[in-house]
Amino acid sequence: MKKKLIAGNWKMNGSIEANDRLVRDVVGGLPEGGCQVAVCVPAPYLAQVQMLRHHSALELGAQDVSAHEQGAFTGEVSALMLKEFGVRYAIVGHSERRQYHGESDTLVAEKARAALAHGITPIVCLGETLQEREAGRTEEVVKRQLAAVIHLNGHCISEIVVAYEPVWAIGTGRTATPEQAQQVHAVLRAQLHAATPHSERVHILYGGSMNAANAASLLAQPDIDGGLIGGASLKSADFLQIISAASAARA
Ligand SMILES: O=C(CO)COP(=O)(O)O
Repeated sequence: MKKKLIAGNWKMNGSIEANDRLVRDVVGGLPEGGCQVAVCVPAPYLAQVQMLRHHSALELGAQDVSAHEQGAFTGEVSALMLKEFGVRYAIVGHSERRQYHGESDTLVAEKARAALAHGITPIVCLGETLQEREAGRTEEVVKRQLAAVIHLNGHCISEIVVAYEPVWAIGTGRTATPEQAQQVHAVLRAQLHAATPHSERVHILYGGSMNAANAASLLAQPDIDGGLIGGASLKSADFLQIISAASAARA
């Protein structure tokens, strides 16, 4: 049975000084034999966090990756470059990138493919807006977003991580109930199951105001294999409590 995965998404937060404290505290507090843990940090801090995590179970992640290999793509960071810093995961298709940078389902799938090509596990984010939920379109939206990645990545689809992040729950303090989240996770699991015999291998994370108080009940759901944590990953005590809940929960 696979262990749960807790990934922190620092977003555009941090400083050399704050990172040092945060990562040392997290590494120092990781439970022996606990769940899988990663932090997805801003690109300029990859080298720093790579050093700080050295010899620990904490994995390193990036928050985005270019769909291109190399060349004239100003501002982009390639999977090969990330790999040089020991990056294991790359978030792709976060709703903030879909919303503020106009990223399409196709581009997200291409980014996932670029990551996979270099042995980096893409954490593919998807989720509906409040308007879409209220219109009863949640299932249709998340299925379309996942289908784009399945379609492009075919046989290696069991190598991805999926993160269901309802847009209305991100940074709002308004979490999906465990039942609401489980319902969508089950839909995603069924879709993966139809695409690969190894769908059980895929971690499906929940993200959106997950915190120390609500983590255990979300993680108790059968198809919630971990969490993608924004705000609460910036406070070591909160992040460690979530890690401890995930380590105690059955995968
Ligand atoms: O967007 C998220 C993680 O990628 C969730 O952010 P919050 O945990 O701050 O709601």
